[in-house]
Amino acid sequence: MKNIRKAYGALRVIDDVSLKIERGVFITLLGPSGCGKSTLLRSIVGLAEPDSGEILVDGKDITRAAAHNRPVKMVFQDYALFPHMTVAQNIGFGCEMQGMEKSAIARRCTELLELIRLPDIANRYPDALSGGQRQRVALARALAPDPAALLLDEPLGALDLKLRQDMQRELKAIQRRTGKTFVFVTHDQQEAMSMSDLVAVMNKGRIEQLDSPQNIYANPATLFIADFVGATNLFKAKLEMIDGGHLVLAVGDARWRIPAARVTSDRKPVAGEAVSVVIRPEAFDIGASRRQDDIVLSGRLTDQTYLGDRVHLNVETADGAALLVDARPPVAVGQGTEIKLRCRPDNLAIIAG
Ligand SMILES: Nc1ncnc2c1ncn2[C@@H]1O[C@H](COP(=O)(O)OP(=O)(O)OP(=O)(O)O)[C@@H](O)[C@H]1O
Repeated sequence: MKNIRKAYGALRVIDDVSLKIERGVFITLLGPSGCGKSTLLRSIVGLAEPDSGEILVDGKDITRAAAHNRPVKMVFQDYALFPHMTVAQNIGFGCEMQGMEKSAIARRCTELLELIRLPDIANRYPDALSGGQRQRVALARALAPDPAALLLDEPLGALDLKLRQDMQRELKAIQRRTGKTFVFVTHDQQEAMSMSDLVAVMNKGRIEQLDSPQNIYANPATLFIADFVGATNLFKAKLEMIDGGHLVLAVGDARWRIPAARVTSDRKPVAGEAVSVVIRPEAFDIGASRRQDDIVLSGRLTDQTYLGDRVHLNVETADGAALLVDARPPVAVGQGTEIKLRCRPDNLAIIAG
């Protein structure tokens, strides 16, 4: 996609988005409701028309092509299976439209039913299938005509949590087995992180970061991403000086010395500028510092939630900031007690501004 723009009236829904997706990649467009991710997906499949920009598949410009002439297929949340057709007829529909021979369609249908691990349901009608089965049939139907890419708009949104998690694994496995390009849309960051090779985080019609799930989490490029993806402790600081490979930050009365490489925003801050420091809840260790360059905080434990393998702690610092700490049990401190927290300086991220 090159320089895609789309507005509805005064509302800029897609604001100059360019994105290159390599063949065989599982990429997710992630962002809050209304950020434009569905509109971007619908532009690829031909259900929304960009005001300007180009969409190319394998070098061929499809920006203005009719939806049915595009080499991509879409899977929707509500399955959109034809209720009066059997599973086999649903799966074969796209191939029939392409003029494929009957015997070849039957072979393709058997192959796809194997792929979705439902070999025995060819003659059932959609209303005799469970939600998860319908979604798998919808997937098989979209894959049947061998599209260049499969576009999936919140396809698991209607499923309950357990089934949703099963289907996440199933979808990822099907993507691996077929080697197809999957472009997935979700507002659920865990879903995006667990399934994708690449995540494009969208905000207000723009892609703010395109990266691996690991980098999106550990090296957020913007404050919006730090906040939207995962839980975050955010500190406002001032960049006092740059000392060789380190930044010296003034955080209240404390001075934190951080490797310059931990600046994760595209723009690098200059001395005197305000910066934000992101510390993830699991980056803290409990107890007094063992190393001189540790970042040390102290506060009062106000609440703790035991989760089996983890304990979530709420800690209030002397200046009233509420910190989230994700620790391994056992945590041998009682409610209301003063505790010390420490964090390695390379375990945080600095964002300019
Ligand atoms: N046909 C339309 N006419 C007018 N406004 C539209 C139309 N389609 C989408 N919008 C608006 O464009 C913005 C982006 O919509 P879009 O569906 O792309 O967002 P989204 O990120 O997919 O959100 P969600 O997760 O809620 O589906 C929203 O403010 C939406 O109301």
